[in-house]
Amino acid sequence: MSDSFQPVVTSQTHKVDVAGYPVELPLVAIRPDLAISLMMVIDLGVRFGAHCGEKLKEKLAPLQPDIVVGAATLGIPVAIEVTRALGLDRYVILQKSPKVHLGDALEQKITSITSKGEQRLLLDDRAVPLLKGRRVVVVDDVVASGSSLKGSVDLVRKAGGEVVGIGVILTEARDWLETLGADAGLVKGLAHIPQFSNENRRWAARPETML
Ligand SMILES: Nc1ncnc2[nH]cnc12
Repeated sequence: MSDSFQPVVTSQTHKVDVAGYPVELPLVAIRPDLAISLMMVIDLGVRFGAHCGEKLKEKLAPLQPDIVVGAATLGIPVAIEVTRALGLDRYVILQKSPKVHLGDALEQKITSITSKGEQRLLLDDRAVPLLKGRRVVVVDDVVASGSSLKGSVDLVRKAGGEVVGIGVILTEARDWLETLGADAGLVKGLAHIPQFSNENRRWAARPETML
């Protein structure tokens, strides 16, 4: 994101059917020529969270995962809901900043279209035994650039886990297909959102960002 441009919440919205649950997302301009339909999963209520957990479970359970991994911040509610729906207990959260309780951590650099600058993901080395030799599904709220999910997948593999699937509520545009490469085939999403460009003062879906 450029430092000089402040994101602007527009008056337009984008409707999307998330596996049978309709939501209307605000369009937010993140650059003068680019808007995204922003899904803040933590603002959509517990019914939506539970619905997504259940629908992702239907897609991920056949992969017979042992454990779920999610990246801070908005991957956390998704990891909890998917873990609960799968009937599992433990899950592993990858943090973005060092926490007092973290031991030594494995680290991976990432970038994000909704946050400034470079970030990193940290895996507490005490969580490694939960992943080593295990069948792991990695989850997140939205995959857009793919950077955060790629970082998560790489960290799980560093820890010796086998990534058997990737679950997201929304896929957005197409950049993630290139970032994830062969791992893009592991992605199970509940719905797709395009990105928008400004045409005659209206934001319109860019055809190249449809799936
Ligand atoms: N549309 C979106 N909503 C929420 N988080 C996002 N991260 C990237 N794209 C996003």
